[in-house]
Amino acid sequence: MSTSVTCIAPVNIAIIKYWGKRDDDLILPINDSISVTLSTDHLRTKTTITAGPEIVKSVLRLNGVEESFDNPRIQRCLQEVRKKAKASGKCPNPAMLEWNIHVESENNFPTAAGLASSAAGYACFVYTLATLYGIESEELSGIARMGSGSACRSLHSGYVQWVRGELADGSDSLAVQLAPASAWPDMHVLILVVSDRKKATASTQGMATSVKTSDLLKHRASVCVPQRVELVQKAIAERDFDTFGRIAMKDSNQFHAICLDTFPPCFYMNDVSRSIIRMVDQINKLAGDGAPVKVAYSFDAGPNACLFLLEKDVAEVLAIVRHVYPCGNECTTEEYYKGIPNDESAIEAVPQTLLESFTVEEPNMLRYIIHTKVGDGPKRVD
Ligand SMILES: Nc1ncnc2c1ncn2[C@@H]1O[C@H](COP(=O)(O)OP(=O)(O)OP(=O)(O)O)[C@@H](O)[C@H]1O
Ligand SMILES: C[C@@](O)(CCOP(=O)(O)OP(=O)(O)O)CC(=O)O
Repeated sequence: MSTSVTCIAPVNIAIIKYWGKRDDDLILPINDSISVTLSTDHLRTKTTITAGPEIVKSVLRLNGVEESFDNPRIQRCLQEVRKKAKASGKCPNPAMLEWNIHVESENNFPTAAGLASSAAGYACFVYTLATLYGIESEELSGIARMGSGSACRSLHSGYVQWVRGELADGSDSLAVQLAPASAWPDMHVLILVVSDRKKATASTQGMATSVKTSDLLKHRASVCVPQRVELVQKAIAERDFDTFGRIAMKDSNQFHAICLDTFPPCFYMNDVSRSIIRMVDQINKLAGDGAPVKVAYSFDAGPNACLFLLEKDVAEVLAIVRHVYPCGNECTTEEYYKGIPNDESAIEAVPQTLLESFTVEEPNMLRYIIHTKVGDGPKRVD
């Protein structure tokens, strides 16, 4: 008799980026990283795993297409969850640990486009499997890490740190929650989707070349990241958006500088990404040089921008984004804006004179915008 479990897991966006491994096999990072878990109301992976004695072959389907079940990262996570389930003695039916499984996984956002699909995907795989085997309350971040480094952070809600750890076996390289989503309720996130195409250089490959060839990466890991981690921890604890935003932008820029310092270089941002950086910079200068940051950008390994801002500034920033990046004749509002419904009257109240100080780009530069907030970790939904 087969048994089935369905769970969802969130995407996370790093404020202090993970870029570089000290152990490729165990996926151990060269530096700590800090991320924000995004709400599963708008971006999520949904995975159903069915185990049964009658299933003759294990199968993994991602967005409806069969993928190789022999993928070493999937195999590693499967073995580790089974090992933990055996050791815990909590599995309601230990025979099921030997059964083949069918995995059906779907992302409701672009896959492999620099929006952390591997993070949500592996976190969901590990959490769903653990739920099936009755061990969802055990520490799972060390297992998700072996699927994709950034996945360990998607097992927690809110603000999360992946502590790099010191041990050679990786047992202390785990994700811990710094603060729940509720600790900073007015934090909002706008994702400007520039492209939903698969990126040219996968993160795994890009960071391996960076470790081998970039001198800047060594300086970043040993000097910059330790200082930034302390500052961001404090900024989160004190809800100091100015520090949080400035470091987010500087760390994103430094990560892309490392990509350029890699040989051969990898390019993840494009002209639209750079135009978004200029727009954010102009917004932050509206209140004068040195005024607190209103909006901050962060780019993962792709051209898509993740903007962080406080609730009080959402209408103004959305009005500017809409003005600078008009959608073309064919696009409808439903296609262009996803997520939290907009407060149209507040957006329309933003003065035209302010909007006109920004240069308007060609229509259709952005595919769409997702408005979301900080959110919860994985959960069972069936
Ligand atoms: N739902 C899922 N289940 C299992 N594996 C997934 C899932 N979604 C994505 N993946 C795996 O992750 C790979 C994409 O990872 P990659 O790091 O290249 O991109 P990304 O995670 O979207 O971007 P980044 O991590 O740089 O922000 C996919 O090719 C697939 O192997
Ligand atoms: C730019 C990043 O998103 C890189 C994420 O890399 P992955 O976690 O996808 O890499 P692997 O561990 O090789 O699977 C930064 C971050 O999320 O910290």
